[in-house]
Amino acid sequence: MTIETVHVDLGERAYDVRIGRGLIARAGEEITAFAGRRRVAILTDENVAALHLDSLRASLAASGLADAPALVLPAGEATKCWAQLGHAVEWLIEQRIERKDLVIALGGGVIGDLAGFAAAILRRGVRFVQIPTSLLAQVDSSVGGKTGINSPQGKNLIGSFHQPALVLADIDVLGTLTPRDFRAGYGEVAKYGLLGDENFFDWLETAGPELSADPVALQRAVRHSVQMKAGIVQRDETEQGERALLNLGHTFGHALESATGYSDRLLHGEGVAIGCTLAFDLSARMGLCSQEAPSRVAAHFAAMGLPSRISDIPGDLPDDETLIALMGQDKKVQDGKLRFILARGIGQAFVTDEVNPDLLRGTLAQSRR
Ligand SMILES: NC(=O)c1ccc[n+]([C@@H]2O[C@H](COP(=O)([O-])OP(=O)(O)OC[C@H]3O[C@@H](n4cnc5c(N)ncnc54)[C@H](O)[C@@H]3O)[C@@H](O)[C@H]2O)c1
Ligand SMILES: O=C(O)C(=O)C[C@@H](O)[C@H](O)[C@H](O)COP(=O)(O)O
Ligand SMILES: [Zn+2]
Repeated sequence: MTIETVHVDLGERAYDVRIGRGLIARAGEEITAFAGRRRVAILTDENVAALHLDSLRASLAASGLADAPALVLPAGEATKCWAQLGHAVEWLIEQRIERKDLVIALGGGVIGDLAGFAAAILRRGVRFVQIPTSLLAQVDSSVGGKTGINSPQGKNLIGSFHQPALVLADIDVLGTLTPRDFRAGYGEVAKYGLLGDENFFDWLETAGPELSADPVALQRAVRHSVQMKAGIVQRDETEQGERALLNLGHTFGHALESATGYSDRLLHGEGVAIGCTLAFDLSARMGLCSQEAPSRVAAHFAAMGLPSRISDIPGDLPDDETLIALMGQDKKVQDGKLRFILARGIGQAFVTDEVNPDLLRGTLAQSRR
């Protein structure tokens, strides 16, 4: 299987996403080919460090980057916080990482978002390389330049746009993910089909259940997702319009993540799966899409072992009015009005602020039962 390249054409911020097997073993070569032997510093988490840090360091050393200090952060969503951001930035300063050096994010979306934001604010901006190790990070978070941390009031409320200089998505490392983390990442893969490509969703309905065991199909799913994201980001880098489609399911999902305290009660990709199902349910209630569409979405998530209902989340949750208030912190809110990504069918998402509050309450109430 060859290494494939998706170019993200953003003018002076353009970069390549390299996708294929064995890319961590080639990372030194890939990085020095585009950046020479600038100094590097690695941010990672404890799970990924135990499995993949040595291979990355060996590869860097073989290309003359033997001095590659690493900061190993706790794993999990709670790491996307002020305290860990401060820790990471001060550590990078102590390592004397200069403006033209490189920060390497080795990990899932949590590490990628935090390291990207640290790189954005360190010395007013240093370059960073994403080496995404979770399915979610390979198909979504490593591409597009959204970086940041959570606040108690809401997801990703503190951050900046800072594009990576290079992305290396090594398909092989997905083999060490837990089944739950693999499935959660799959939530974002399905999102691409739901938001804009019914043929891709059709293919996923067949290929999805076997994806973790089929590297050819897996690489195809990663490449197709990255191509879709790159296309949208190229047309709308800072989410003035079309990019909001990538937020399908997130108004609901982010509120549920906040309500569960950014804990392992609900992983981001699981929240996206529930949120996508709710977005289709709301669309059907509003007469925008067929009644079959939400059932088809929920059936596919069930076949993949993903949750699709609020009642699938373990433990107590706040009431619907509190969830709606949490949605009020969403970054898509304009003039105090919620904006949702809804759909006219599978693959036909659009943005709207015209949502009947009673129908929204109906969607939430039904999903709790
Ligand atoms: N910036 C964006 O555009 C964007 C897009 C989507 C999601 N996100 C963010 O991404 C985060 C979720 O990312 P995630 O699902 O990757 O979570 P994560 O980074 O917490 O990774 C999930 C778990 O998998 C482990 N892990 C990662 N790679 C592994 C590997 N190869 N082998 C074994 N274990 C591995 C991690 O240690 C962690 O325990 C959320 O904070 C979400 O908001 C950002
Ligand atoms: O890249 C984007 O744009 C996305 O919306 C991708 C989402 O999957 C991702 O979770 C993103 O971080 C959400 O963005 P936010 O602006 O709602 O925080
Ligand atoms: Zn997401």
